[in-house]
Amino acid sequence: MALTHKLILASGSPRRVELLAQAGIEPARLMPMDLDETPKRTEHPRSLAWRLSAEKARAALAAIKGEPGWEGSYILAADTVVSVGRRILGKPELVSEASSALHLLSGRSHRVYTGVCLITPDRTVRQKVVDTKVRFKRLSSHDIDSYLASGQWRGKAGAYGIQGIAGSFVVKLVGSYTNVVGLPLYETVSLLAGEGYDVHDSWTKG
Ligand SMILES: Cc1cn([C@H]2C[C@H](O)[C@@H](COP(=O)(O)OP(=O)(O)OP(=O)(O)O)O2)c(=O)[nH]c1=O
Repeated sequence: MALTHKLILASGSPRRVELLAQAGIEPARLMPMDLDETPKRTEHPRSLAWRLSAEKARAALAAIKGEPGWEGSYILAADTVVSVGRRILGKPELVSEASSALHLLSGRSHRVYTGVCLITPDRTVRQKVVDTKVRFKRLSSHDIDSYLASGQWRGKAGAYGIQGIAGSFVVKLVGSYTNVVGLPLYETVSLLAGEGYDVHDSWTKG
C-alpha cells in the first residue's frame, strides 16, 4: 500500500478550506498562523505574497516540531495581496479603510497575487506566486455604501470578496478566478502532485 502523508493547511481562511475541498483535498489539520502582515517599505506586492506565504508555512513547521505523527506531513500556506499599481491594499480593519480601498478599485484594473508555499515531507520548500488581473466597473456611492453595509469586505484583501456581491463589480478577469478567492487551484494541485501528494485519493470515495 502506498504511504500517504498528511496535509496541514497553515491557514484560518474558510475560503482556502472550501477551495481545497472543491478539488477533493481535505487537510488533516488546520493551523491558523497569526503573523504580522505589514509590507516592508517599497516591497512589491508579488514579493509580499511570496514572503508571507513562506512565513506562514515555516511558522507551522516550527509549531509542529517534535510532535509525534506529523514529521512526514505536507504543509501548505497561502497569502493573497491586492494591488493597484504598486500600492498594496491589505485587509481593512475599519469601514473607512474599506471605503478608501473600494474608491481606489472603482473603474480600474488591479492585480491579485496569491503566494502558495508547500513544505514537503522531506522539508523542501516549494513556492509559486500566481497573479490575476481584475477590472471593476465604476462604483457609485450607493454601490460602495451598500457594499460596506453588507459587511462582506471584512477579513478580505482589497476589501472585497469576488465570490460574493462584489462578483457583480467585475467587468473583466484575466487569469485564475480561484487565485482571487485565496488559493489558485490548478497551481496548488500541480504543486502537490509534483511533490508526490496523492491528489486523486479521495476522488473515488464519493
Ligand atoms: C480579493 C479577495 C480576497 N479574499 C480573501 C482570501 C483571504 O482569506 C483574504 C486575504 O488574506 P490572507 O492574509 O491571504 O489570508 P487570511 O488572513 O484570511 O487567512 P490565513 O492567513 O490564515 O490563510 O482575503 C476573498 O475571500 N475574496 C476575494 O475576492
